Amino acid sequence: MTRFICVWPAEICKGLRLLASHCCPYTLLLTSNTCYRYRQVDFLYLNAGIMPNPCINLKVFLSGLFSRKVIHMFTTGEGLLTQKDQITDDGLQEVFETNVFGHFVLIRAIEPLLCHVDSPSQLIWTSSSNARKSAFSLLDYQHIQGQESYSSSKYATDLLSVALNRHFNQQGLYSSVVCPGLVMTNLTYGIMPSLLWMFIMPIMWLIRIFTNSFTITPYNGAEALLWLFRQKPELLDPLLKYHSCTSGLGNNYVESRKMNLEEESSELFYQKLLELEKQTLKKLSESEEEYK
Ligand SMILES: NC(=O)C1=CN([C@@H]2O[C@H](COP(=O)(O)OP(=O)(O)OC[C@H]3O[C@@H](n4cnc5c(N)ncnc54)[C@H](OP(=O)(O)O)[C@@H]3O)[C@@H](O)[C@H]2O)C=CC1
Ligand SMILES: CC(C)CCC[C@@H](C)[C@H]1CC[C@H]2C3=CC[C@H]4[C@H](C)C(=O)CC[C@]4(C)[C@H]3CC[C@]12C
Repeated sequence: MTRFICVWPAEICKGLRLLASHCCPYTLLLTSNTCYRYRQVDFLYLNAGIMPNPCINLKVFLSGLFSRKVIHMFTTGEGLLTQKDQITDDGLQEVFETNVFGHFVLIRAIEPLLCHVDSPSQLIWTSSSNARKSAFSLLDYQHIQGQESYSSSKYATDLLSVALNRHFNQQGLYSSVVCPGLVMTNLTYGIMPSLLWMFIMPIMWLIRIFTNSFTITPYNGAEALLWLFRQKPELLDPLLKYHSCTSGLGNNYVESRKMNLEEESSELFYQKLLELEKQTLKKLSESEEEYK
């Protein structure tokens, strides 16, 4: 059976030029005009994400290397990276808009295609083990003030997924979050040049013996995404994150880990997103009026 995924028009906001990459082979990409010809979107992989201008904190890296938290450091990259964010034409923080808000507006826009009580649909978010509660604040959910916008946006993703489950499960829509592990992609080549990654690759194979999160290839990283495709969404725990793992011998498997979040915070964040969506759409229609 063909599965449908939508690409929403870029004009709504920059973060909505979604999903064109890394889709499973049976994905059909649709434009907004053709979207409503179809009755249902079965799976929506919310994968687009950025980490602009990453900078490694060498001091944290070196002290982490000789501490008991070294495995945790390699698994999550906690505190190792800072980013420089910027404001988009929509007046929002770029990382928040791309990694979280753009996806949210898309889901809201195609809600009727996602909500079918008789046959459930699945939202599958590419989150990260880099998501960190202390990097996120409900008072600064766009992360205007800090320098860890990526960690913050991934924590926001986790909160949003939990809230979506609470609001939409009864209407046949289920949401899950995944961490693909450390994968060599344009995102990681932005952290260090590809030549340097190539140079340290033997060390990474070695580290893989101690941590299962160095999946390294997109094929390995997609394990949890594929695993979720085969699950009955009604049976999944909304508070779990599904991690793609690769063993020292190169075998792939999926591990689920409980997320460090409270349901009340997820609800408060959801309400804030609804408010922001209202404001953004109002602004857009006002500027459209001005053009006419
Ligand atoms: N690589 C890793 O180690 C990890 C990655 N992740 C997550 O995996 C996801 C995929 O990242 P990855 O493949 O590694 O990185 P890439 O940079 O290779 O891919 C990012 C993708 O997001 C798309 N994208 C970026 N900005 C926008 C935008 N404004 N609108 C629409 N699409 C956009 C890009 O499209 P285009 O090419 O057209 O610009 C690209 O296809 C991200 O959410 C990332 O946070 C999570 C954990 C680890
Ligand atoms: C000897 C080497 C392996 C030294 C590399 C040091 C750092 C550059 C990297 C160590 C751990 C890496 C990361 C871990 C988690 C990733 C996370 C899941 C994600 O979503 C984005 C990328 C990571 C933060 C990644 C980034 C590079 C490291 C910090």
